[in-house]
Amino acid sequence: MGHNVNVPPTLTTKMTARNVSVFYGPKQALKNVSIDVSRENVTAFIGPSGCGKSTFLRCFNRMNDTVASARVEGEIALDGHDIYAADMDVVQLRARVGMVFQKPNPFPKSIYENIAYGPRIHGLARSKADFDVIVESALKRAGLWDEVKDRLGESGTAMSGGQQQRLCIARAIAVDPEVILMDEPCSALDPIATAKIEELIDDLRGRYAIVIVTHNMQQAARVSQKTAFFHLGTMVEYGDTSTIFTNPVEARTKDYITGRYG
Ligand SMILES: Nc1ncnc2c1ncn2[C@@H]1O[C@H](COP(=O)(O)OP(=O)(O)OP(=O)(O)O)[C@@H](O)[C@H]1O
Repeated sequence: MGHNVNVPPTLTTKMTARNVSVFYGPKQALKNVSIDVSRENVTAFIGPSGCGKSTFLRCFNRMNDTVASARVEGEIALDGHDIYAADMDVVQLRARVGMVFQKPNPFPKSIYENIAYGPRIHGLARSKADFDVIVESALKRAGLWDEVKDRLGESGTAMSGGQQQRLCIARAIAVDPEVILMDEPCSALDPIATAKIEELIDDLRGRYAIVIVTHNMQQAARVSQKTAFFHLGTMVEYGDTSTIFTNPVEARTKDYITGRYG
């Protein structure tokens, strides 16, 4: 453990990472990264391909547990509690810290069932009426209700890519998460669908802590208030998005945002 493990979280801190390193077998993909993720902001992780953005994101809900060769060192806490502690229920953790992936991955089930599935396994509802309320409110929050309210029985996989991604966001929302992790959520979408997801992220800001990995610097500038720039497995700089994009401290950040590499 590093020297700054006991930094007290500020009032708005939702998750903290302290001296986090990740190895895939002998290869170190992430080196000693520390960050605070706040409740009310969208935080963007940017940097060139292979710099460790996704690897770091996946530490926040222990998604790296699913990779046999991966080993995580350091500490990650949610509301001050170590999520790697032996008594942490990983299924519960992934409901509290939801994830949206690069490629929309709805279940091959109805739109309704895509949303109802999580609340059912987590025991959040019993009656049909309760499920109806959850499904409607999650779809409304994800900006999808008006488009799908008359075809809730149709398959989630029959929708457009952008609708599928909003369905996946609605599915994450349905279990009432505190944090939503998004790993390049627009990379498979066209510009119009991308704009809708960006609007949605802005609508969700404040209700959930949101962390988004993106290749697209304009997207980071549009949707986030905090930005972390990664390079070769290290976090080079972290700060207000406006500062990172207009007046970064580090030369490597400046070179990246001005397009000199990446
Ligand atoms: N499952 C894995 N097994 C072995 N190495 C991996 C695995 N996943 C990622 N890596 C390696 O770890 C490093 C960081 O990868 P990661 O996917 O986190 O980067 P990234 O910044 O998200 O890149 P991209 O933008 O291309 O997705 C890379 O060198 C990558 O090859």
